[in-house]
Amino acid sequence: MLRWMTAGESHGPSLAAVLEGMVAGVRITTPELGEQLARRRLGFGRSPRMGFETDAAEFTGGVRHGLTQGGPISVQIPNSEWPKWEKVMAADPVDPAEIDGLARNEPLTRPRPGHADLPGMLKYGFDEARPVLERASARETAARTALGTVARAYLRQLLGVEIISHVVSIGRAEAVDGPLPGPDDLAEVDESPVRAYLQASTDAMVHEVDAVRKAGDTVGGVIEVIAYGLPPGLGSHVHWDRRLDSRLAGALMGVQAMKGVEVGDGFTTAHRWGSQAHDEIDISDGAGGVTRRSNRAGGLEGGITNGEPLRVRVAMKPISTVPRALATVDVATKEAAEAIHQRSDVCAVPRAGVVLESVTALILAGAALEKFGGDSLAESKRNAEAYMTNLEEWWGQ
Ligand SMILES: Cc1cc2nc3c(=O)[nH]c(=O)nc-3n(C[C@H](O)[C@H](O)[C@H](O)COP(=O)(O)O)c2cc1C
Ligand SMILES: C=C(O[C@@H]1CC(C(=O)O)=C[C@@H](OP(=O)(O)O)[C@H]1O)C(=O)O
Repeated sequence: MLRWMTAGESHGPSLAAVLEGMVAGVRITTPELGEQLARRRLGFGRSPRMGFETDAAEFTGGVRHGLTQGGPISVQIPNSEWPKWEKVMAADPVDPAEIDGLARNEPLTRPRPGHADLPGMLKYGFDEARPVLERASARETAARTALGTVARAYLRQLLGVEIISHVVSIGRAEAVDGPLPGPDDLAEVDESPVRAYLQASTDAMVHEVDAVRKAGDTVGGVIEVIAYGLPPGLGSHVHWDRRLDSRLAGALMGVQAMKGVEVGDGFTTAHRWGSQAHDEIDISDGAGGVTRRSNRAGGLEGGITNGEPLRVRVAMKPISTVPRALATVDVATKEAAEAIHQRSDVCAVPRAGVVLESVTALILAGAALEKFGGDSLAESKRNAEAYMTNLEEWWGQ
């Protein structure tokens, strides 16, 4: 069983994360962690913090000489701003010059609608939002992204799986119609029609984020994650908590600000008649095995992968720290007030994509480990190859 946990606060000394259950022998290096964390910092509409944060992640356990060892893998990501925040959040007031323009440590008593501030204060008995927002903040997603990088490496080395994501919409700006991006289409240098369509979509979205920023507002959107190269047979129909769609939905909704998950054509399918909703099975190409005439199911039937690309869409709500402050109540005075506003993203949809890819990788790696097991990558691989050979024989190839 693959398990993972994270700890740490947004403005604390560092984040920590542990991945337990990964086989030995997966090649993974610190620079690969850095690559994914750098992707998570990019994107139009990001917060100022993403411009200077370095995310100098390092493995502190479970990896030696670039190979997983079979034990729990631990990662640490220090907060480059910690010396400053230690003063901002100190019990005793400090000289403002020492905290370089950051807000003094005044109690945050004006909770933001949409953030965890108020329900968290009520639940845990805090009289201000700081202890809630420190953990609710999506800074934590850096830790999950780091662990997802290990899961991604396992899937790639075991089965050649590639996981990508693209932005479907931001606010009112929808991606223009175009082909589904493939594993190589999101590369930096690529002049394919897919790249052109992504570029056209991006232009409209950049315009939307600009308009939102000028209006002192924030915006959300929809992201699609696609996994290529999955064999049929991951997940199971036999029990609700073994269904891959159920696991994916839970994990993706577990990312801050995600409010909906759609597998394949999801909600659109509910409007279609059955003949237009399913993916007909075709054996006519003579190459052995079968093909599908469409992939409306997004690669999952009965909670099991069917060999088609996995497609999952996730809806992200707008950032709740709205510069044009929303109405709230000051919990100290019990009077009407404007919600706190502090340094924040305007739109985090593009950078959330890599977080969602990473969470998808963790779920898929867990499902692959259940199917192929083993204690080393080599053993997992032998099992996977035997299974694939069996499948070919079953089709009479
Ligand atoms: C990558 C990413 C970046 C985010 N950045 C911010 C931010 O800068 N400011 C903010 O108020 N919320 C931000 N959020 C969203 C909050 O973390 C989220 O709204 C809060 O946890 C409450 O959401 P929930 O209702 O899903 O728990 C971000 C979310 C993600 C995934
Ligand atoms: C720090 C990150 O995202 C943060 C998510 C976040 C929130 O409320 O979720 C609020 C902002 O934090 P800060 O107040 O420190 O600028 C974002 O920058 C990160 O992703 O690394």
